[in-house]
Amino acid sequence: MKIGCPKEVKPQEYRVGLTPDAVREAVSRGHEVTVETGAGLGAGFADSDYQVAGAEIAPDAAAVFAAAEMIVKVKEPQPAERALLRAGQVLFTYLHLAPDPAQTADLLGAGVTAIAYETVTDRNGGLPLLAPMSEVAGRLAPQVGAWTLQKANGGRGVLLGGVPGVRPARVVIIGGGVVGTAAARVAVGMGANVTVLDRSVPRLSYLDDIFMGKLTTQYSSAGAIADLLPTADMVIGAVLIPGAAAPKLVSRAQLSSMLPGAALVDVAIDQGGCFETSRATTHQDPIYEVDGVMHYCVANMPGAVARTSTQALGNATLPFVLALAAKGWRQALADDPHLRAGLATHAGRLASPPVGEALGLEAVTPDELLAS
Ligand SMILES: NC(=O)C1=CN([C@@H]2O[C@H](COP(=O)(O)OP(=O)(O)OC[C@H]3O[C@@H](n4cnc5c(N)ncnc54)[C@H](O)[C@@H]3O)[C@@H](O)[C@H]2O)C=CC1
Ligand SMILES: CC(=O)C(=O)O
Ligand SMILES: [Mg+2]
Repeated sequence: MKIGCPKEVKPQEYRVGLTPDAVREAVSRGHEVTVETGAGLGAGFADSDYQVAGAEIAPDAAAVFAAAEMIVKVKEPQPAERALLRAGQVLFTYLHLAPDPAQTADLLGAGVTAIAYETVTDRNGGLPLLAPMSEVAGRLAPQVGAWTLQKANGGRGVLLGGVPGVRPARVVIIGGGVVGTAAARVAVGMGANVTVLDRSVPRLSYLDDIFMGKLTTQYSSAGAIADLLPTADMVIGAVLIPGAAAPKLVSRAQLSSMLPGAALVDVAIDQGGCFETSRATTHQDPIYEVDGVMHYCVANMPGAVARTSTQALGNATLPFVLALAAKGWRQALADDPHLRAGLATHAGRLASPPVGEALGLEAVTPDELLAS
């Protein structure tokens, strides 16, 4: 198969969809790979690394999209990239369609077969292509929240770990999945006083076991969140209902109950955000203030540590890239229900009921689409 990997164009997005190692694996199986010039530079991979691995280097995105039967990327395609997609082509990348009607319309209009990393599943009920980036974003969340809490950035001037004689910051993490657990690990490590909320009691039990008293777990309810907000220095939003728009768990009215200069870090912003006042920001201009509360809402946090993130994402995507390339999308999805769960659009049809519900569009399940 002809595989294409363009340079990411989202602001300050330095990750790349294929590593030179992944290219080598694909080429050794007889596939042709075209990489846009400079695509890997932000992650520390030169064009020559890709050439040694067997890739062709193309001068621009248009050449990559024109040559490829399958495009492998990181971020959801931006408008200029969407204009280059076509029917019959496979797009394998993060999509986050539920909060993004414009992108959904463009993918349906292009007729492209789009497979979303974030809804591919595994046999343990996990999301194996989201998890590596959630591990990264979760670890980054207390770090960026600590920075947001600094006075010069508009924060309340509280050090996460405190010092002897002065209590540490109170960090509330809503959602104890991959992001929430990684965030808890770092926040606990930095010496903060951490509370994690989740709606899954088994998950809270797991966290209670692994952290052995170093954090508090609490069942997530509107009342529990309302009780914790007035004393929180930092609140990290880390909830997910796979494929769906994030539920709004903190309203604008509740901000007035919070400490002035407290930090809200909304990691769930890529699914629309779990605070009513969240709007996506970029690494260039990551924070803003609403009613005295600082918000950090960068939708591509792992792009900040592009080399680590590219390698972690590449490890997870490679088996799926190779299966899609070897078998074609239809057979690869027929053979693997977990990859099938990633199908989002094909030939102008939406294959994700949660996205259909969020955007008021007709949708079928991936199984139904494949059967038709
Ligand atoms: N901003 C960024 O750069 C990145 C954002 N993310 C996003 O972070 C979010 C979390 O991802 P993961 O941790 O991998 O998901 P996950 O599925 O591992 O965990 C989500 C957790 O949220 C819990 N949850 C659902 N509704 C809840 C509620 N009302 N209250 C409390 N907990 C609730 C679930 O029980 C689950 O334990 C996703 O939206 C994901 O796309 C992930 C990576 C990077
Ligand atoms: C998960 C995601 O959207 C990201 O890593 O940017
Ligand atoms: Mg994102």
